[in-house]
Amino acid sequence: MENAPGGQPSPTTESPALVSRSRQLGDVSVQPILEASSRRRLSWTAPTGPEIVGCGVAASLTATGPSRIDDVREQAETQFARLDYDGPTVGRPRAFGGFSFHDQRPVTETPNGSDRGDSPWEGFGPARFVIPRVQVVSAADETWLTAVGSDDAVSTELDRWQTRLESAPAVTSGESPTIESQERSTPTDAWRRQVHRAVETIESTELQKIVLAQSLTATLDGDLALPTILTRLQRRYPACYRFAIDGTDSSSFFGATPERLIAKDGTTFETEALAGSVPRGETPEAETSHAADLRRSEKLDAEHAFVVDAIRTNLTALVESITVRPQTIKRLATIQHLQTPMHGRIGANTHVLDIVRALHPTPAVGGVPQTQACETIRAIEPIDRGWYAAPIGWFDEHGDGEFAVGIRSGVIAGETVTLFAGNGIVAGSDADEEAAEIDLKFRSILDELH
Ligand SMILES: C=C(O[C@@H]1C=C(C(=O)O)C=C[C@H]1O)C(=O)O
Repeated sequence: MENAPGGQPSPTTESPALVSRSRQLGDVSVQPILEASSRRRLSWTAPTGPEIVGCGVAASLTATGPSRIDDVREQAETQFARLDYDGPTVGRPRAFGGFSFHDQRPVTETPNGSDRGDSPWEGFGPARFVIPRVQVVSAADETWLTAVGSDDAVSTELDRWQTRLESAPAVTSGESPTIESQERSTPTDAWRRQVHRAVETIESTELQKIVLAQSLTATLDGDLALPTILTRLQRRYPACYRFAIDGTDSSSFFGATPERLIAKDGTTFETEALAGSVPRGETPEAETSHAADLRRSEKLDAEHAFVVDAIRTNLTALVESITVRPQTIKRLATIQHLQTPMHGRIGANTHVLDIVRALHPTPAVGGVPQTQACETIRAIEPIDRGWYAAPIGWFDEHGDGEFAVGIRSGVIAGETVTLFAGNGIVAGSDADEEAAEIDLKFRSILDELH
């Protein structure tokens, strides 16, 4: 570093403002990170790994409006350029966060523009990512602790967290509160009117599909700790992305989503269409019979095809090749879905956020055509979607990363949990059948709360 007149080192633009170092750990418990209250915790586990937890804020990236995805990408480039990382790829620093579903309305306002004082989305914002101060990545039998901070603080931080993690008890699924009351955002009559209005719009305009959602607020008789809910979701949904990210000191968005939006690693990517639902059924015979209905139904096939087509069309200009694999069925605890995996090759310089921008919202959570569907959702839905059904995930310095669609999810704030669920509406949809599917989707998380 150069010395300024007077002998003081002068900051130069080249000098890294942040350093990041990693250390390999043995078998440790991540409980202290998940219990780091008011430290902006995050947890991310993909079905095929890795398992990542973090806390603290080394750098924060926020943006608003229609260019929010590009703005986050630009801010990240500046932050990663300032960051000097010395360590293995597995432990590299990453930016974690998410976007709101809509790019236009601030997430704390209601459809008519008035303030929603009780919004669970306070603190989340239209786009918010953090590069955490402390990150623990467990992948393929290796665990790496990474700290990000100023040069003189990082090794102390590594020592401190290594001691804490090595001496902590294993993550446990603690006390079970019971659900005292439940309140739906959308009573049956209002839901029927919404679906009716959506179907009418589909019959009389260009709109072909729209996903309408509801929220359900559950009041518990005690706190539900984040490690507890994450442990339960891990047991029940090993084939889903389990995630949690703090919005404020006292609220977290969490869930177990079956839906991958995009995973990009170097020159390869993976994505999928997931849409079209039937119940799982109470017996093996019922499950098989529902699955047969799922494969036979022209309506569900059309709902699903919208998603496959939109993903393929929207990726064409960005990717070098795309392969659409045969359709399968994804079976979850309460529900089963049509799933079409897709993968392909992509330029190494294409950022995962470019793909997120091209895909979100797919017709699995928005509709067809996209813009009209989003406008109709804002006009019809009485809830603030916030980050529900929106991209949530991480990316690194090279633009690699992974994003899931934030469904089967909710916000937990003390004893209040607000869950979200939606369903695709097409011509001929029946409001009561759609409501039954939404109930199954609520249940996927509700059943794990108590
Ligand atoms: C919108 C949700 O799920 C989406 C809608 C589906 C459908 O309409 O069949 C199925 C899976 C998801 O793509 C949700 O879970 O809230």
